[in-house]
Amino acid sequence: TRFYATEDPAGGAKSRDDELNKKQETPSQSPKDAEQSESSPSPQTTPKAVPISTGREDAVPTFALDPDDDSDDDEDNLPPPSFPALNSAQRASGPSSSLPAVSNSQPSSLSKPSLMAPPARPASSSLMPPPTRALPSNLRALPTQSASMRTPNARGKVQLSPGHSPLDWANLQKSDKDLSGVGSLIRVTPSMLKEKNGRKGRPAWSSYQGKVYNISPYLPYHPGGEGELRRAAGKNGEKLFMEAHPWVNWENMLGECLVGVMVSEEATGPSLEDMD
Ligand code: HEM
Repeated sequence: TRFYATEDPAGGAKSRDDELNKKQETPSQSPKDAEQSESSPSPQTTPKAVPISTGREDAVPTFALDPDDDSDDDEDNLPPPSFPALNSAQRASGPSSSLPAVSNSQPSSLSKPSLMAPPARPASSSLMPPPTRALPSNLRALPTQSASMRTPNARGKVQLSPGHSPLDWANLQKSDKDLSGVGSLIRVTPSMLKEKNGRKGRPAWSSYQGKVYNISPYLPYHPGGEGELRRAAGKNGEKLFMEAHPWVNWENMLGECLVGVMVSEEATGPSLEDMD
């Protein structure tokens, strides 16, 4: 399909016919004039747009009117039509709805207005603030720096020596070994408990919910380290235990280490088994 720059091709054809007729009527016309009038039906009224060479192949082709250019155009060199029509509603609605317009400006300045502006940066007020470092109330703080420096990971677990895994401890509890060190359950006064602090070759006892346990055999099996466990020696270990791992079942872990029950300082007498 070929398009013509003139809005009325029929008029152009008519004009060409007129020229031909004129040529026949004036045989004395010079060859140059005849050639010009034959291929340029109305050079004064329909200036042609010619492509502008931008040097960039990816650039949108643009055209410019050059009023001084009176060179001859054959049909193959005719520029594309003005679409939408110059007086159309599309063109009137704004530059974005029309094809590249006829212009004599350079491509760089032509193409810029048709580009969308980059999206605006979102307003800072619409952004959520970064999460605070405050701990949720249902979580405990991580171990302190001193604890984590002594232990190889963030949770404070230590590398247990070979043969001291949790499974090894479970097997030891199932064995017939006396892990309590007392033979039978006894009454333990606060002063007795305080003395069994694991120092100077003495056993380490710790109380939990009114019961006293010998924690000495468990020391090398404690995943949190021997030193941490020793902090509970010779006293009530409930608070430290619950701060470290409330999910651990003390009574299951140390069931075979039960020494006896806490009694007041004055309550002395026969062993608990003899009381029945
Ligand atoms: C006395 C009875 C105790 C028992 C039976 C016991 C048992 C355990 C067990 C089973 C774990 C492993 C927990 C897991 O893997 O989730 C553990 C870890 C640990 N325990 Fe104990 N523990 C005792 C006392 C203590 C005390 C008194 C402290 C601190 C003063 C302590 C500090 C830790 C730490 C820091 C860890 C490693 C971190 C963790 O696993 O959360 N434990 N303990």
